[in-house]
Amino acid sequence: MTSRKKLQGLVAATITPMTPDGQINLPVIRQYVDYLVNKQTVKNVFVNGTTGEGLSLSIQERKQLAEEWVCQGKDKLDHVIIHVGALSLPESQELARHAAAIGAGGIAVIAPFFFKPTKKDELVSLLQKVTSEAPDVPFYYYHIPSLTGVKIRVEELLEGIKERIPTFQGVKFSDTDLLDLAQCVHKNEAQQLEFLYGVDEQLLGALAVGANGAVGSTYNYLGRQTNLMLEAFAKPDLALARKYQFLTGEFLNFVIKLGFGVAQTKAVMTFVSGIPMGPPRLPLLGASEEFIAKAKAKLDSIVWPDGN
Ligand SMILES: CC(=O)N[C@@H]([C@@H](O)[C@H](O)[C@H](O)CO)[C@@H](O)CC(=O)C(=O)O
Repeated sequence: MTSRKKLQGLVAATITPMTPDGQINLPVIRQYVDYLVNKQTVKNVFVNGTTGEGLSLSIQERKQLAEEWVCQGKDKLDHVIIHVGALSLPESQELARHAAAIGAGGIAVIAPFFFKPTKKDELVSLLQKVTSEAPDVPFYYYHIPSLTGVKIRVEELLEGIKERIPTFQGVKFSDTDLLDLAQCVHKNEAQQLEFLYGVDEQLLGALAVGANGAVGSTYNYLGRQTNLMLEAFAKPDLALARKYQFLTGEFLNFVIKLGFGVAQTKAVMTFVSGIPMGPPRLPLLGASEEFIAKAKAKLDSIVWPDGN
């Protein structure tokens, strides 16, 4: 593996832009990259994950999106991580080979969630088969038990994983179990692993136990404010950091009560950025006009500590 800039800070879990008739909308990605970098100060992306509806896309669509993000991100983004997890091992391997061939900065793999691994060994064996198809590409395990139902603790998974998967680089940790995250950090201090937290509304707690950064949907449209939170935390100015977390939490708390998921994220990103994200793919249904009006009013009402 060639030497690389450490992945830290914010990573936008990219939305997959779609046309009104539900096709992936590749031409929008160039503008999307510029928006993330210039308006949200976010220079890393995680493509084809949950927010990107990766598991609802065809293999061909996933490859096209991966290529477009790598191409448009060249010289603008620091890291383009491609999620290559799938229910079928050969498909996942094909996506891993493809990510390596196009020069992705990293790959991530979710646990299969139909036939679920119940033991660490089953999961590591699968991850090993996928990652060996991209032997020079840093690999992140994508832990999101609320969606996969795979509850193998990451602390346990990490024991000995580097011996079996030399490309293992870290974890995209999308779970509220901060004890598990803290033990991962604590037990792996000697290794240069990266722990990227994925529950945006409680990122500050994860930073306190040692997360290096975060992957999330809200960094598409609240990246600037969350980066100010990271700066305040690093200073440290915890009172200011808390203020940012409270305010992003106020917005998320509000929309979660209305019903918030990928479809609503697409709508919020559309009205904040002005870039058309289009509808979600079935079985998801688009956000209602009522949701959009309420979410917009809420976001507009928030006064951020920097006055913007
Ligand atoms: C369940 C879910 O979608 N979680 C999001 C969060 O960013 C989430 O949208 C946010 O914390 C608001 O609840 C991310 O962890 C998902 C993610 O990073 C991805 O798109 O792969």
